[in-house]
Amino acid sequence: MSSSSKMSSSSKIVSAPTESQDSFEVNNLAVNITITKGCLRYHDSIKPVLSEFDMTMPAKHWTCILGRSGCGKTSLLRYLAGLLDQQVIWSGACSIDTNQQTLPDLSNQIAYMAQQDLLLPWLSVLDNVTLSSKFGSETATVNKDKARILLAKVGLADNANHFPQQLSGGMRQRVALARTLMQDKPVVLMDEPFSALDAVTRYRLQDLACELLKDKTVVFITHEPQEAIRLADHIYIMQGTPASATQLQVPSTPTPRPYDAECAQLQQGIMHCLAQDSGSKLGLEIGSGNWNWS
Ligand SMILES: Nc1ncnc2c1ncn2[C@@H]1O[C@H](COP(=O)(O)OP(=O)(O)OP(=O)(O)O)[C@@H](O)[C@H]1O
Repeated sequence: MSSSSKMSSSSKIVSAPTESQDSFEVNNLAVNITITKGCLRYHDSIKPVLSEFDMTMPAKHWTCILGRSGCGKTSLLRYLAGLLDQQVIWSGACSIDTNQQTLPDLSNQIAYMAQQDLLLPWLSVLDNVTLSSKFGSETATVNKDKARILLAKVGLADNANHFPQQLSGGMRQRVALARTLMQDKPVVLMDEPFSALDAVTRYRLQDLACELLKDKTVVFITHEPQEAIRLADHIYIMQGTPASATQLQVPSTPTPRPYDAECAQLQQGIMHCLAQDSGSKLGLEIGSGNWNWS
């Protein structure tokens, strides 16, 4: 399949939304994405980044991807977002369906939150958040009202008129999260969305994203096993060179998931897979027993 035929976003955080002015219209298209025997190679590389790559990303679920640095996680997300069309050769199947029909092109259905915040420096925080909805059906006033609510939720109510360069890295990441939530797309791709946040803010924004994106197909990358365990309905570890994907069994408890003994066991499993992969990359030998933190 060609890439164009695949799917070709010292402050106080406010609490969860209430029914009235805080409620959002939700784009409810349920999109399933399935990759089968995917192979992705950059034009200027001899070796593929991904090979024999199988992954299922079901609608209304969070699929989390972990893997050592450089294994190809961002490449996968950028491919799904349709951002690599000119740079890679793809083979294999990447099907997108909505339970009723197969969609030829989902480029319009995706919100992508990249590793870099990609905020436009000449626009205010508020204008950055509303930018992607400028051409939507709603009026500018409605969009600005929505954006202000989201900025309050990510703890930036007082920063709406600031410019990106006036914010810390974590604040910028929160603006990027608000912009992603603002887009209300059925598919949300997030590349380490909480990486720059302090522990408490991270925890609260995980909860917020979990709540506001519960009806979406969410694919997110993290280097934090506990974050994956807390938020994911499905976890994949990318391993090897070129990378393939291994799925791990996730507890059936609802997300955000409290940490329990089952989660601890899953964390051991994730660490073992990651250590095995990094170990083989570094020429180390990793035993098959439990992974120890020491
Ligand atoms: N535009 C490009 N052209 C050629 N090779 C690239 C390009 N972008 C990335 N790569 C290579 O593809 C491989 C995977 O990179 P990618 O950014 O997808 O890894 P990653 O798993 O997201 O890493 P990290 O966890 O460090 O963000 C790396 O070897 C990288 O050098």
